[in-house]
Amino acid sequence: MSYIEVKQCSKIIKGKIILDNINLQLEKGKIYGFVGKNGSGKTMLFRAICGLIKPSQGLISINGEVLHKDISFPRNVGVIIESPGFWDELTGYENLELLSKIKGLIGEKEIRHAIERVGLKHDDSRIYKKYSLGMKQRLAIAQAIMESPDLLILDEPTNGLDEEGVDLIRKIILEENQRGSTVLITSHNKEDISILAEKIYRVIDGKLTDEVKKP
Ligand SMILES: Nc1ncnc2c1ncn2[C@@H]1O[C@H](COP(=O)(O)OP(=O)(O)OP(=O)(O)O)[C@@H](O)[C@H]1O
Repeated sequence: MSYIEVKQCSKIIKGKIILDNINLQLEKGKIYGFVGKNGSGKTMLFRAICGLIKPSQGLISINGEVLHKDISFPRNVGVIIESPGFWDELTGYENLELLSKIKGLIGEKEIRHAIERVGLKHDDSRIYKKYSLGMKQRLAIAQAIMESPDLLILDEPTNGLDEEGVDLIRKIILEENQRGSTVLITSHNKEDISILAEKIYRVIDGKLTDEVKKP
């Protein structure tokens, strides 16, 4: 049994086929890259795997548990998909602290560590609204990794980062993978995918097409 199984999955919104009969089997502990043009369906596929949208047809299971049946969301998942729901008037630390209370798995030490790991300061008094784009992205990554997830679903995690930030985030993704996390990543940065992913899939018009082998 694969860790993640997507079986004959389609998503149709207002008569438009967004995901078209996707079949996918992913193993635990690997890094998978997903590439494709704007609007091809990468984010929708990630949303479906996170349980954020329900496929119109087909099934998705994570570790043998079927989404929308056995579980609503994958257990112990860290996610970056588009703009995260941070609070504008809270600091970075306060944002993560509030979000950590949903599960109650971690405390001050882990939150501080996650913030420092992405190159931010845990005691920065600036509120989120005042963060730069790159700082916001770093905070999103800190939030995704802070609970040491088994599964990391990262949609464009290096978006808006400077060169040093890109290198740092790639290093963190590799460290998380070495810790045991399975990683699914999209990026328009070819280097991100070629450096990080062990296996690459291409999404074209909602179809998962031929697997592009790493050179
Ligand atoms: N909420 C929505 N309602 C209807 N259609 C949507 C919605 N969100 C996205 N779509 C459509 O779904 C298709 C796939 O979009 P998706 O965001 O998955 O693409 P993507 O591959 O992630 O693109 P990008 O590289 O630009 O991030 C697009 O045609 C888009 O217009």
